[in-house]
Amino acid sequence: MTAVVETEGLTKYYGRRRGLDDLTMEIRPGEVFGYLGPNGAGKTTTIRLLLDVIRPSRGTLRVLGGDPRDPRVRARIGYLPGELALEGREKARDYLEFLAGVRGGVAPGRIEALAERLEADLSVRMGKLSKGNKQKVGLIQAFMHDPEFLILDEPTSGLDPLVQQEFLSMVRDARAGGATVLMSSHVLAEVEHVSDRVGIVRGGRLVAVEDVAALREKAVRRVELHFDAPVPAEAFADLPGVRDLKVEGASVRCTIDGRPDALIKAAARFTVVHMVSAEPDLEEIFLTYYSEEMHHAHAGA
Ligand SMILES: Nc1ncnc2c1ncn2[C@@H]1O[C@H](COP(=O)(O)OP(=O)(O)OP(=O)(O)O)[C@@H](O)[C@H]1O
Repeated sequence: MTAVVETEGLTKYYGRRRGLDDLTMEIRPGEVFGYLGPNGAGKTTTIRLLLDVIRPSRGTLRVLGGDPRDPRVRARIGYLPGELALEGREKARDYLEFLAGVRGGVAPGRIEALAERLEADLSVRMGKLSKGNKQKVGLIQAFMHDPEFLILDEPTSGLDPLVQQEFLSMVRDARAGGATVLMSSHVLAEVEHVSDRVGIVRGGRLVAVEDVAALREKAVRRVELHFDAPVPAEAFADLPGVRDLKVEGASVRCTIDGRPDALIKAAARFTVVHMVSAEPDLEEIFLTYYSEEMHHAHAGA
């Protein structure tokens, strides 16, 4: 299948200032790709290049198998900009209906359904929308024509946690319907539960692309097991992936590196009354991993 995004050596200078440097990446059909990086990393620059808002200084890119300059490519994309300029006396609903008329492909009732999901008040004039409501209107216009490819720049900014959850479920629904999603964020925690892969960009360079499921499997997590009677320490000795083992009476504490399978099978021989397993902190692994990568890169240089 053709990649939804394919870039090679994509580079953008703003005058002498580097916005993006030699980006080679691929976004696969049907995946949710989390695009992560701190302020000024080059996320928005990448997104603007994909949408032909700006043109590359160097390098090539293809979007949905075509040239981003082709308006037919643009029509198949839903885009949420990082900074929304929604102003004026027009009501949000009228604005969205106007856009729907221009773009076409918006199913009847779709705008209202999305507004209900996000709890957006569309009777408010655009100039009077709160930051959160502006973001909701931005999301509605990005999703309303059920595009093949959603490009969302900092989609969760300004949304309260419940609305964020609803937004993530909209992303999952879009993926289930066959769409591909690129979403940028400063923090992994905002995208890890919905992303299939994440790419990290820093100082205009893509420093890594990781599979989220593989990352989670690699993660170290702490586990506690409590039994109805004391258990023998030998039953838990030398299990693959189990470290820092402490067996005390009816409790077992350890950390697991990778799959918990061996530990679970060992525990299953006794009566487990309680189990605690902390969610791995992917942000932490990431930071550890990438500070090491950076270290090696510097050492190599
Ligand atoms: N129009 C512009 N003119 C000059 N420099 C720019 C322009 N747009 C971006 N830059 C610079 O390019 C670099 C990348 O910026 P970009 O906006 O792509 O980062 P970002 O990852 O989207 O950051 P943020 O999270 O702050 O939006 C930064 O150093 C920025 O200052």
